[in-house]
Amino acid sequence: MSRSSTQWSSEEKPADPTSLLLAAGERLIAEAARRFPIAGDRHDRAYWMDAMIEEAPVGLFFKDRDGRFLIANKATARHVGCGRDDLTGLTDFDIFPREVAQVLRDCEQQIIRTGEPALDMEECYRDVAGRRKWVLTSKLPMRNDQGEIVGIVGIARDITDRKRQEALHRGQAEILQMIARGEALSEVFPALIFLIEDQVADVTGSILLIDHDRQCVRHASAPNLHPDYTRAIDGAPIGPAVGSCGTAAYRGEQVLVADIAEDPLWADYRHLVRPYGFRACWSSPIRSSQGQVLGTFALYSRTPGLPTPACHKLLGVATHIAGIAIERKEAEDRIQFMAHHDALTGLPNRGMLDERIATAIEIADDENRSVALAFLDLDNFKLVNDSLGHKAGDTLLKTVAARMADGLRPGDVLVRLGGDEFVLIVSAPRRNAKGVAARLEAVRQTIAAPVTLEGRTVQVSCSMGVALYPEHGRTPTELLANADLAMYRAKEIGRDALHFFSNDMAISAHEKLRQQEELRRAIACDEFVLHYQPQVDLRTGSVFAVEALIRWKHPERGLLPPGEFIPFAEESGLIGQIGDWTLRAACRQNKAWQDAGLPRLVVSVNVSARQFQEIDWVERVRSALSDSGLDARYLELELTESLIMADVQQAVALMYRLEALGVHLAIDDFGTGYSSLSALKRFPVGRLKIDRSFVQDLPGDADDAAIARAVISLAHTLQLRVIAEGVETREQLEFLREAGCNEIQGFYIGRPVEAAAIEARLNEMEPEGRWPEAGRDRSGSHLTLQPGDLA
Ligand SMILES: Nc1nc2c(ncn2[C@@H]2O[C@@H]3COP(=O)(O)O[C@H]4[C@@H](O)[C@H](n5cnc6c(=O)[nH]c(N)nc65)O[C@@H]4COP(=O)(O)O[C@H]3[C@H]2O)c(=O)[nH]1
Repeated sequence: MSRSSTQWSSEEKPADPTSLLLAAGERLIAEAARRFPIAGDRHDRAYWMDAMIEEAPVGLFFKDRDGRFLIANKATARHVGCGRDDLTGLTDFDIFPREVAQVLRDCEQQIIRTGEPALDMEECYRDVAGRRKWVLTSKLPMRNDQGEIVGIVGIARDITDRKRQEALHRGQAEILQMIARGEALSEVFPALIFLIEDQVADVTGSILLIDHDRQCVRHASAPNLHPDYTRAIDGAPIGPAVGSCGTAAYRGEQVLVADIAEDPLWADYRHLVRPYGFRACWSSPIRSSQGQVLGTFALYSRTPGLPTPACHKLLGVATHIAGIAIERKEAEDRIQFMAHHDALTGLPNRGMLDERIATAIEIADDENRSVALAFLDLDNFKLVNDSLGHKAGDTLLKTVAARMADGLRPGDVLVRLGGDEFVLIVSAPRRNAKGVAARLEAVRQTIAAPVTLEGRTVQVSCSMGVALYPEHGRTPTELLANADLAMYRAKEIGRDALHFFSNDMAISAHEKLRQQEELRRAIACDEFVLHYQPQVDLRTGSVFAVEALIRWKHPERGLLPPGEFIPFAEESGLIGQIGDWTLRAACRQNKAWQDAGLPRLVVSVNVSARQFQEIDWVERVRSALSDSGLDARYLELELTESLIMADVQQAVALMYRLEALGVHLAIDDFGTGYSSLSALKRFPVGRLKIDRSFVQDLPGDADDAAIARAVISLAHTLQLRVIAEGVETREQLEFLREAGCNEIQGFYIGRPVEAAAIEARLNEMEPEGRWPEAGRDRSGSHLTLQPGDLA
């Protein structure tokens, strides 16, 4: 009995237990006398008192001042559990270990010294069988007639069951908290087993889990079973006669083996358990909330027999908690997997990439090897997606991913970055780029094998960029960026290729970054300006429109033509902002000209493919018009053939929405793309622009002449107007006029000039709208402009 486990009740002091006991005794005697009239000599107070004390369910005892039991009833002997019914004459030193007895003695001596009772102490000790016992004890001083303390009277109640229940509830709560905190099963399971073992004497717990293939059980936790035994049963099959656990997992029901030595279920396994002395094994299946068997919880006992009802109940508690823990872990694993893997292909995703590269680098350092990082992108994946649908696109990605994964060697990693981009990390001997190239070429070949999608056989190639560790980069970020650059180079040189990174790529990448910064600054500092080039109606000679052409007033390099920055702006995505600026500036300028009373013209604005793909593009046009106050019919948008053909369906839909705003649409650079006639019919465009490349060699080049005539005739068949750009000579103009071309634009009429210059010319325009000098030949019948007349 330890002092430290003694808890003194605090505020409320119960009525003196001794007087309560005596009063109860009096009542018992009176009641007994009333019910059983007994002969006078036995109807004696002392006899009934003895009987009552002896049979009372609580421990009652009286000790002298030296701590010697003078009276101790049966219950006291049971609590103490020393195997003797009569404790008379013994002291605690005869019963308990010395240190326990000393604590008890100290407490009693204090009562004798002070005369103060010690009430409701919770005392914990182990009985002679080693079982833990809890008793609630009160001890009071016993006085003689003179009021002198002659000993101690004690009352003790066994509260072991209550304490066990409390410990069980506390333990359960703690384990559930561990589960909620996401602690590993290797922590949760032993805690659960200890909790159950603490509740039942002479049992040893074990948890086995069903393997992934559901064919066998795997050792999960058994902190008090011998490791040799757990090793021996690890991987035991699930079957109709595989000890208690394999059978419980097989049947999906509890298997209680009372005697391992006799039970046929243990025929093949009893030799394994014999050395450890276990005789009984009670196993319960652990189930998921859906009822699936996840494993078993078993209790081994060295005593043959079946579990007590309390132990049975505990098995239920244990399997329930184990089930929660396993399910929670599985859910967490699933979440982890989903967070780090791509749902479509099951491959690790971008989130895992840096870590995987870093690991590959570490291993390469240890083994003095190299790492090849291949960035790959399927060629024309978008085409498959657009033409055969997203389902086919998904199937293609899954097929390609599976083919690549099949070819992986131990230590290789394949990651899907998203879309049709993958990264392959492979280990390679140092300075063996050839070997790496051969391996990666083989991967490219597997990707290129035919795939059947929606009943059609498709072959996709891929572009691959490779960076090697350590020569092309020492960190995951560097390697990735360089492999990416190399991949872009592979695309640039015609796709379906493998390209290794080289340092000149990095230089151009840095250059690009610098240019991007410069362009950003240009947008912020408003360094752009629009020049306008007139467009003339060949029949009337009047200027009816101007094309807005952007220039960059570069602080150091002077006025830059669009060819020097528009392609880069497209590539970097900055074209969106630049295009908005152009659109707004052109609308504003045209409105300003109109407000100044100048002849009403259409302003024609170039639209880039990236701009056109922006989801709110139509809205942006609407807001440019409404903010400037320009009527939509004075705005024309020039779309290129290739822009439209990239996604015809979407382009046509957008064109109709733009047409609904009231703006004009034209196809720029006509003849350079691949517009099919049938598609052209569906476009709500007003005119076609013959590309400058077909005009420059007119009229001498027979092919160009034929093309120009064909375009003009085609346009007229479709009831479209045709404008030829790049007209520089009178011969070109004459040819086009003869061929029936409606309008022209070119240096012959006028170069692109600043708004003020256009304004001046417009002011000079003749009442019928003719451009000064233009359309007025010296004989007055047709155009006789000289090159540069207007520039
Ligand atoms: N040799 C010769 N050239 C002539 C003649 N007449 C016009 N040009 C040039 O031809 C280009 C016509 O514009 P484009 O085909 O739309 O081709 C434009 C257009 O595609 C693009 N661009 C210009 N401004 C913008 C803009 O604001 N946004 C977008 N997205 N692209 C623009 O840049 C291209 C080049 O523009 P610029 O350098 O201004 O070049 C202009 C113009 O100066 C001629 O008689 N002879």
